[in-house]
Amino acid sequence: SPRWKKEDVTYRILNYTPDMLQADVEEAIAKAFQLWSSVTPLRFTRLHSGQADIMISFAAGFHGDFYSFDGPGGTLAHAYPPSSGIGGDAHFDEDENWTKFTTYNGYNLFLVAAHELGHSLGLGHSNVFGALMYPIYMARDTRDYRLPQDDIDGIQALYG
Ligand SMILES: CC(C)C[C@H](C(=O)NO)C(=O)N[C@@H](CC(=O)O)C(=O)NCc1ccccc1
Ligand SMILES: [Ca+2]
Ligand SMILES: [Zn+2]
Repeated sequence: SPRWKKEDVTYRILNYTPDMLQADVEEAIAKAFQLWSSVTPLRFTRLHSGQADIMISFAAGFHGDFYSFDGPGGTLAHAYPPSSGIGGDAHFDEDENWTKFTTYNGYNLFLVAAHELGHSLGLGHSNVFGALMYPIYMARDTRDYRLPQDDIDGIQALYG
């Protein structure tokens, strides 16, 4: 399966959801990257301009690729496996309510971003209930969230 052929991977936050403070968006994304860098040789650097490997954006409905978003609920986000161009990019559905909290009337951006970045690094979905890469979002306390073993095994099979 596709993987980045380098240890230094760049990312750029192209725009922000109005649902959260920009600093909270940046913190959620940085913490999501830290989950993966803590168990691999990968290093993530944020760029503020130009082309990054992983371009992160928020959009609703049609947003220029073949996978339009679907309004509130349903698909929350999607991300492309490693490659040039759109490869690695992660798109978040702006029709969702994004939050830094663990609430039941919104989606925790850190948790969804951590899942999407798994795809950006080359992981598919897991059939292990409770795994981060399990296909369905489950609200959980993210204050001291630890990467489940199935996801550690998956990413270390690619980059260990
Ligand atoms: C077929 C893809 C495009 C579905 C899409 C997804 O898996 N994105 O990575 C997605 O938004 N899945 C929903 C579930 C669904 O559409 O039925 C989801 O909750 N994904 C985000 C997620 C999943 C597990 C843990 C954390 C976040
Ligand atoms: Ca949606
Ligand atoms: Zn997914």
